[in-house]
Amino acid sequence: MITIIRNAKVYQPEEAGRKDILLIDGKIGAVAENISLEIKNADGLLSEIDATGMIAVPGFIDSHTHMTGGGGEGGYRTRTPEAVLTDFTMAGITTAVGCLGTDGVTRNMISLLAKAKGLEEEGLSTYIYTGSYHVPPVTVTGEVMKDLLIVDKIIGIGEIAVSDHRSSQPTLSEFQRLAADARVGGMLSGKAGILNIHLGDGSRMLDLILQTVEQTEIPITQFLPTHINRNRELFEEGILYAKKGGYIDFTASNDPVFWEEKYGEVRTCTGIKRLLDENISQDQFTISSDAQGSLPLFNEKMEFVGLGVGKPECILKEIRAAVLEYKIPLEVMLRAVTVNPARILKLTGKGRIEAGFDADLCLLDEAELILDTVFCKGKRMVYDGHPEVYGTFE
Ligand SMILES: CC(C)C[C@H](NC(=O)C[C@H](N)C(=O)O)C(=O)O
Ligand SMILES: [Zn+2]
Ligand SMILES: [Zn+2]
Repeated sequence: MITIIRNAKVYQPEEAGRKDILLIDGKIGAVAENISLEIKNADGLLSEIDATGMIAVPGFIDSHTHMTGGGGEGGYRTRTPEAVLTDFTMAGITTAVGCLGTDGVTRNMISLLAKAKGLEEEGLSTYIYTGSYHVPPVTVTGEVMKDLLIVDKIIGIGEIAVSDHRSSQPTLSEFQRLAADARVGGMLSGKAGILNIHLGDGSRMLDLILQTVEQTEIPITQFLPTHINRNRELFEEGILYAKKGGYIDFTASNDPVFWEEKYGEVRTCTGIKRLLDENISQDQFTISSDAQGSLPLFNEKMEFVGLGVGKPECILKEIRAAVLEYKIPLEVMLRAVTVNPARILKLTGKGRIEAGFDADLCLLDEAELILDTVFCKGKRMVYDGHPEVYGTFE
């Protein structure tokens, strides 16, 4: 199938004006004005979309999702459900990275890998981290480096929990060994070998990463700490950390006002505005959804009092609020879910609307940023705001 998208205002993520976009063989063939194509006796092969009044943006890369389900902090009934295909595509997400969390026992690497492969069969691009909260990490092969070398979808380790009453309380040397294995495993396999680090509410915050960077030769860019905005003290540390050249990942929220007011979270928009005020580079932060992860609440005595579930659409909601309410440039928000995760996680061919890249893109109405169309590797998954492709059991 060959598709020409006509007259869209293109954000590559940088703004490129009104262009046509040619999609061919799952790739972006060209981004240019007035593309014309002469195809002989191949009727039904070419489709055209009039994107007047719409913007085209690269498909979102969600660098932290519990696609096979997570949770469990309140006992068996709180194990959260797995994601289905349209959870992602209807949120503009065309690439999802899966991880395990608190529960690395009833959830395991084989089921996570199978889930990622299932979503890939249905049209999404997927990758996974090996491990869970726990150190030593659960793996597929028994070893982190071997996982990176022989399981194509494994791009790093995560989400490793630190500064959290639910973490395995890793020692500095355990943490340093993990970072070393991820880094070298990544080198040998040509992958990022990133460590996606879960930051809890504990007072030790980013200490294990900072001590590792100070005491070893491992660069700060080996780490992608997430939930940086979960409370104000941590976010302030996150700013100092970013000033040292580190990457930080915001967890978008489905009810940002509630979490900001009731639990002192720093709303993603608020945080990004602050980073811009602090002149922190737009290349250093990402936004992820924690989709299907549990959002548990604990009281002062650390007793479980309830939980929500992360939802992928929180990313697009935050982008919309950023542009329409916080007056943050669309390109800044797009970088956080396209070229930044693509570069940090070494996802080649992802994250840009540019010839040669995978044909992962979204069309949104220009005024309200409402999602209209989503392509995954050239396959139209959402059209006119409705799924055209459903997950197998949807
Ligand atoms: C950032 C906060 C709000 C949510 C965060 N979620 C996870 O880490 C995933 C969850 N534990 C799971 O295993 O499914 C948390 O629990 O602290
Ligand atoms: Zn987490
Ligand atoms: Zn998580």
